[in-house]
Amino acid sequence: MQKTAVMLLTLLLALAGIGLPIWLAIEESERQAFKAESAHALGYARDVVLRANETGQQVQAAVERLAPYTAAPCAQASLDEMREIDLGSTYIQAVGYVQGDSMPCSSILGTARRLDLGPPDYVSADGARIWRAARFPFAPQERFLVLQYGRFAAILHAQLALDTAKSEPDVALAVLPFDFPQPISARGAVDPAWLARLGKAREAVFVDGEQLVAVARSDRFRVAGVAALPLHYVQGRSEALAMRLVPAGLAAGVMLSLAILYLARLQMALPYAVKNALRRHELFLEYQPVVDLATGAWMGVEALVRWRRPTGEIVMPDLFIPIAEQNALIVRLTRQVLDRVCRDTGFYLEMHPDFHIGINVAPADFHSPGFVEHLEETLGRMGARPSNLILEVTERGLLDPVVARQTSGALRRLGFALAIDDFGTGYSSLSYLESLELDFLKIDRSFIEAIGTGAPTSQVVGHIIRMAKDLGLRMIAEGVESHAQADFLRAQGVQYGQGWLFGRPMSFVEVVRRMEEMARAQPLHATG
Ligand SMILES: Nc1nc2c(ncn2[C@@H]2O[C@H](COP(=O)(O)O[C@H]3[C@@H](O)[C@H](n4cnc5c(=O)[nH]c(N)nc54)O[C@@H]3COP(=O)(O)O)[C@@H](O)[C@H]2O)c(=O)[nH]1
Repeated sequence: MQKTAVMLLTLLLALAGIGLPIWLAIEESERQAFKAESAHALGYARDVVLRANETGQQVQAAVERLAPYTAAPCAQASLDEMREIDLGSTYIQAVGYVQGDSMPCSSILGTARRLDLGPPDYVSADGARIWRAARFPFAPQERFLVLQYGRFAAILHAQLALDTAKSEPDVALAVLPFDFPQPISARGAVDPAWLARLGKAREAVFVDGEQLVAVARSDRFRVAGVAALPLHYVQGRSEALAMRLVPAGLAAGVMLSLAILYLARLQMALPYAVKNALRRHELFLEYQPVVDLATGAWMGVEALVRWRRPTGEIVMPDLFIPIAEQNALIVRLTRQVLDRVCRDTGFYLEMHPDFHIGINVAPADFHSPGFVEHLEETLGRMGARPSNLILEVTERGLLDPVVARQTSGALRRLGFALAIDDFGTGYSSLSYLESLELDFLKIDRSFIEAIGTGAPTSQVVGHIIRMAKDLGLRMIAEGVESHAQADFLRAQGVQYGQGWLFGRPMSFVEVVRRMEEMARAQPLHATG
């Protein structure tokens, strides 16, 4: 049932693994399409405002050139100047003198005909009079924009500023004035209310109904250029992008799902692999020295199990001990570890009765019937004494007070030493520990790491040391990596240390070689 649930969960994860990158690809396509079309619309709005600026500037320049003729605005000299302006300008169709609401003379008709303008549509804040759709007899089908500054005016094609985006006729364009609620010129449907969305900004892009709208403010005149693209532009681009991104997302999703399935299979297969490792005797041991902090002598070692897979890969215990514990394999594993310790160290222990081997004992071992007998039998084979072994059990292994008292008592009576491992990471109380028969307390690496760092846990090591002293326990500090830590611990009365400062885990052959080397060096050291 549990396995089915795990398989279902894995399958769901694998499906999510495919779905998630596809969803991300679609989201990304939409995001990129919106960004690109916003830039597209803004490009048109900027173009419109640029043309409006240039037109306005040309009109202002023309009017300034005509200013000297104000006294006789329709005289030949003035008309000649008007014609020159007309011919030399790209945006201006004609210029003329304005009197009231008509033009008595102009570059296009001279004084031959007065052009009637009617009242202007509006007067801007800077005093320009503006006619947005004037009609003239010289081109009756067309509508013209007339801009008057002072006494003279320019006649312009109404659509001139919008002469952009020709290949995209469904793009709406406009020049919107800030002083009048209608466009000066427009192509397609535009809403003058869009100007309000600009606020104090120079440019803005937003969606309004079915349109993507860009507005760009002129820095010369009180107008803004507007471009509005139909939203299907965004959808079209998004679909085109999705055609490229979704297959990539799909490929990534399939890879991710395959990786999830592979890891899940591996995870489900791990208990079998650990079982096989035990059957094929693929476990081996390394030994890390435990050092007397006062003398530097090695008082013993801790046996640490490793798994060499048939591929040669070495697997560390953090990965497979929990699997062995969860799958009722740990008791078998501990027995193999004991057998291995027996083969590796038996010969040495026979000759060195004071040397200690620390062995990790799992909670299940502690509760397993026959555990004590198996230990005795193993020691017998080793030719060693019970005092050669330190059984390291975590606080978790001592949770059941009845079993903990019984087993610890039986082991102590036989002469085994007992250590509480990783101390400080569990919840043992002082009174509970007092009721057990223990020899050593191993201070967890996390508290040693904190020494001298000022971290909140840096104070805890002092409390642990006081507690161990109150209980009459000898202490082994785990994970000592620096001289400063070792000095601190020594000063606090901690007797033993274990850690990379003294030696990494190594083969027992290497342990013996190093011990002999130190023994040889000691007399020299003493005399020198
Ligand atoms: N039930 C069993 N548990 C076992 C057995 N063998 C090991 N273990 C437990 O696995 C955990 C990881 O062990 P390992 O990867 O071997 O790491 C040990 C040391 O290498 C490491 N260490 C020692 N000194 C230092 C140091 O200075 N710095 C540093 N970063 N790491 C260091 O600490 C581990 C020893 O921990 P402990 O046992 O708590 O003393 C670990 O929990 C083992 O207990 C087994 O046979 N059975």
